[in-house]
Amino acid sequence: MAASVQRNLTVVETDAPVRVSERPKVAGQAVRVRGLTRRFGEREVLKNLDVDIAPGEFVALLGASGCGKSTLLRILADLDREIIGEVEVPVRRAVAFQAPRLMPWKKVWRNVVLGLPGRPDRARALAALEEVGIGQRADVWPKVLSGGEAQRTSLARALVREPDLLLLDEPFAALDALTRIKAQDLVGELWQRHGCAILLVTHDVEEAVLLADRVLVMKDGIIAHEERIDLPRPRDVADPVFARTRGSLLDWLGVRHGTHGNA
Ligand SMILES: Nc1ncnc2c1ncn2[C@@H]1O[C@H](COP(=O)(O)OP(=O)(O)OP(=O)(O)O)[C@@H](O)[C@H]1O
Repeated sequence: MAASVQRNLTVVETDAPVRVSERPKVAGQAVRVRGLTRRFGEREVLKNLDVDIAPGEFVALLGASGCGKSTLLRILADLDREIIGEVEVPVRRAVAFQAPRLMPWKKVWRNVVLGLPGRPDRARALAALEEVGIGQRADVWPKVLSGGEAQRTSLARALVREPDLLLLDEPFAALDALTRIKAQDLVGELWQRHGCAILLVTHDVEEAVLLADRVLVMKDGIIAHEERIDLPRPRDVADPVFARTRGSLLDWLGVRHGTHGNA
């Protein structure tokens, strides 16, 4: 194994799992992944993956259950370092998961600023909660929040960190249809306002086409297909180009009747 640091890029050449300790922000790129492999025992879940995300780019990651989407997201979030390969992500990054993961013994506003250095900053928490439309819920306990409010709190907690990269792991999956549409709209607005790069893991092809600049389709641990979405925003699901794009992605996923994917 040989490991060396060249300028601000961590370079690791190895055939054994290693810990990548330093991941400095590299100007001009929000995410740069090269040759990323992740094994669980004998099983290779990510296979020599290359992924780039530009600053401010919105990328959606689709793929069948178990194909490795969350594994990739966890690595980008620095929650898993047992990897082979190179991973560069911004220092300022934040994650929101399907389950909001709020601390039940802390009021909503305290959950938002939990883990930030210094004294809990109520004004900062309130500003973030206002931004996601639930400023009036700052002083309640998490258990009284609706599912949509809890998810908005989780988004506020991510945004208050002013991330250059926001990692979203199926954040809307547990919401009812109407709440989900509102949450999707909110994420689209927040992304335009904040200008951070986003990687959204989702099972919902329509959601991916509605929100993303680019959609990646993962299959068996590789990126099997990539589709750029050049439609103007806000996007219209009735637009024929929208429908065609959705159809093409469904083909790649192999979930349309009579198709088995092209990968
Ligand atoms: N800590 C772990 N130990 C062993 N196997 C794991 C671990 N984490 C994930 N896996 C396995 O890796 C594979 C990919 O998991 P991952 O959660 O990344 O899939 P996914 O594409 O996000 O699936 P889903 O869409 O269902 O959330 C799965 O087969 C999973 O069982």
